Amino acid sequence: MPHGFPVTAPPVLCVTDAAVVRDGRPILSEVSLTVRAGEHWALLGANGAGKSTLLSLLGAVAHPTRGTVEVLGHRLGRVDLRELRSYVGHVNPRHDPGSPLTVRDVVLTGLTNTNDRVPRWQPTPEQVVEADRLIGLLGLGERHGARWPTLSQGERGRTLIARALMPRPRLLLLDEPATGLDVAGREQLIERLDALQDTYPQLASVLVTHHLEELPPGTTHVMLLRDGRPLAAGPADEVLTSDQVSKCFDHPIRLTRTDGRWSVRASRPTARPDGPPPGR
Ligand SMILES: Nc1ncnc2c1ncn2[C@@H]1O[C@H](COP(=O)(O)OP(=O)(O)OP(=O)(O)O)[C@@H](O)[C@H]1O
Repeated sequence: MPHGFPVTAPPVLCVTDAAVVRDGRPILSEVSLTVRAGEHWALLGANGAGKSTLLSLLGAVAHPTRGTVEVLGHRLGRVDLRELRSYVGHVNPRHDPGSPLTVRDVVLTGLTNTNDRVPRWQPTPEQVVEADRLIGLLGLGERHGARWPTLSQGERGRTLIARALMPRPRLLLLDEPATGLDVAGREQLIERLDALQDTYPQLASVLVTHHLEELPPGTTHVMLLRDGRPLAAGPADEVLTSDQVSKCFDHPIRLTRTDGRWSVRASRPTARPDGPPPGR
């Protein structure tokens, strides 16, 4: 566990045997998951595996068809989802502020949980100071006055993380945060995500991706999803093996970890020294 958290750290998310059916089709089945304070989970799986659907349950955006989902100790179905959502930092890369807000204004909309500024709502001076602190934390200090349409994809992503942190959530959900980023943007994002662990040791996070290269080194736990079912879930080093990742993506994959980062290659059959080359 990072930062010396005991395994009994309070659960932030608790999913028990959840299923989601849409249009009569099972999208998720038999999903059980407990995420505790200080844990950093990754949800990995091929296109269509059900990652975003699971994230929508964790973010109190949708209800399970069967089973139970508890978010921050509240069971979905028994609480007002809108109110619960305001305590979860949800980073959606498709977020659109609606008008050309500055970085600072976008971050402040995290307090009203709206895309655009709320008419007549004014932040307190303390809230503006906090927004600027988060903007600095995400490496955007010099861009606080830049307007949304002028931001690079990477700057937008980091602005949205600062926005999500504004209401001091206990849970941060990140849906494919590195989509569309170039190498520098991706590396800056990963660096900032890892730095959050030191600043917010109690914060739990769940990050969705298809790409193992995008996992921050501080990822503590992983769930592999395949066809809407968990294939494996637990501590990252136990779950992320070449064998399990190959099963998850239905392709022979060789997984390596260097300096805390994972990378994958399609594995090729090795040539026999005394025989014909493979594939002949
Ligand atoms: N509202 C819906 N109605 C019907 N089918 C849906 C609905 N939402 C999702 N699906 C289907 O459920 C499956 C899982 O979708 P989901 O978006 O959760 O997968 P994903 O792992 O996030 O995929 P990707 O990596 O491509 O984003 C897909 O086959 C998708 O078409």
